[in-house]
Parts: sequence; structure tokens; C-alpha cells
Amino acid sequence: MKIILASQSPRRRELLERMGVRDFQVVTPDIDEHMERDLPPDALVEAIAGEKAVAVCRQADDPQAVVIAADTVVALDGAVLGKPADQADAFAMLSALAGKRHQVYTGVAVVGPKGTQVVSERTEVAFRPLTEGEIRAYIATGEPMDKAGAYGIQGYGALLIEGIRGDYYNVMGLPVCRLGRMLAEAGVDCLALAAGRS
Ligand SMILES: Cc1cn([C@H]2C[C@H](O)[C@@H](COP(=O)(O)OP(=O)(O)OP(=O)(O)O)O2)c(=O)[nH]c1=O
Repeated sequence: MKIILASQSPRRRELLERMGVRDFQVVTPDIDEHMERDLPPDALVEAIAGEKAVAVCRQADDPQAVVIAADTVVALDGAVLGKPADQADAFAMLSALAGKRHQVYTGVAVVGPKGTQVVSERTEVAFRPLTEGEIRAYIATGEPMDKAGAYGIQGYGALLIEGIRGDYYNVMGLPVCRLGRMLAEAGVDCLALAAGRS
């Protein structure tokens, strides 16, 4: 079965490979993510993931393909944080996250011949308190700029995180366990692929 990952994110590519899916195409969705949207974070990431999947379905024009798309945001006290616009924005985001718990939402859409599935998964993340110097040093690593909430749990960001509740991979950009079950619904058996039996 042809599988298309509708994402430019290297993290999502790596996670899909780690799920046992090695043979897939990558098509970057051509949508405007930055439209004003007054939605709660779970509905927001589901809407954007759905739009990315639909855009790539149109671009690929193959009704037999299974298309996977996702979107990740950070929610803190009712505010939604996407990727920082610049270093000052990253500083403001990390200062707001320091010493607090926040939620990471990833929306995932799987569209294929068997139908469309769209879900969102939430993971809670607790940051330790941070000094201004620590925040500046973390920004100087270059890690925050292309990531929702201005940190990467899979990198030096781990040094800032006391604990999480929920799927770790959801924070990186794909809720691996949940997506595995969605792909099974769509006719893709990840464990069989990993075992070389499919
Ligand atoms: C919170 C967090 C986010 N991120 C990343 C995941 C996403 O790639 C990114 C959020 O931006 P997204 O808009 O979800 O994804 P993207 O623009 O990188 O890729 P595409 O739209 O083509 O799928 O932040 C981490 O890598 N680690 C983290 O700890």
C-alpha cells in the first residue's frame, strides 16, 4: 500500500520509520497554517492536521494512498503557543513555561480508501524553574526556533523538563501508539511491517 507522510518535519519522518513504516513518500502540504483561528487547542490541531491531509491528497491525486498529516501546539493557561517568530518570542515562551505545567497537543489525520480519521492526543509536560541565563543559553543552542513552544524534548530541552504524563512521542510530533492503531484501521499493520511480514 502506498503511504504518504504529509509533513516537512524530520522528526515525524524519523518517528514513522521507528514505527516500522520504512517505505513511504514525503509530500509537503501547501497550506496557510497562520490564519487567525479562535479554537481550543485540540480542535485547532485537528483542523490543521485535517487540512494538511486534504491538501496532500489533492496534490498526490492517488485515491489508493494512505495519507498521514499532523500538527503540534503547546497550550499554557488557555494560550496556544506555536513556533516562535524570533529569539525574543522564544525567550517570552520559555519564560512563560518555566516552573509550570503545560499541555502539548498533536492532531493527526489519516486519510485513505477506508475513510478519514482525525484525532488529537494530549501530553502534560512539567518544566523546572529556569534562570534568565539558562533560557538565553538554551536559545543559543539554536534548538527552539522550529519547534512549538520553543523547545525540543528530544534534545537539550530534556534538561528543562522534570516529567511528563502521556505519550512522549506526542510531544515530538506524532502520538506513536495512537497512530499505530489508526494505521491498522486504515489497513497498515506496523508490527507486521516491522517484522518484515507485510
Ligand atoms: C514541543 C515540541 C515540538 N516539536 C516540533 C514538532 C513539530 O515538528 C513542530 C511543530 O510544528 P508543526 O507545524 O506541527 O510541524 P512542522 O511545521 O515542523 O511540519 P509539518 O507542518 O510539515 O508537518 O515542533 C519537537 O520537535 N519537540 C518538542 O518537544
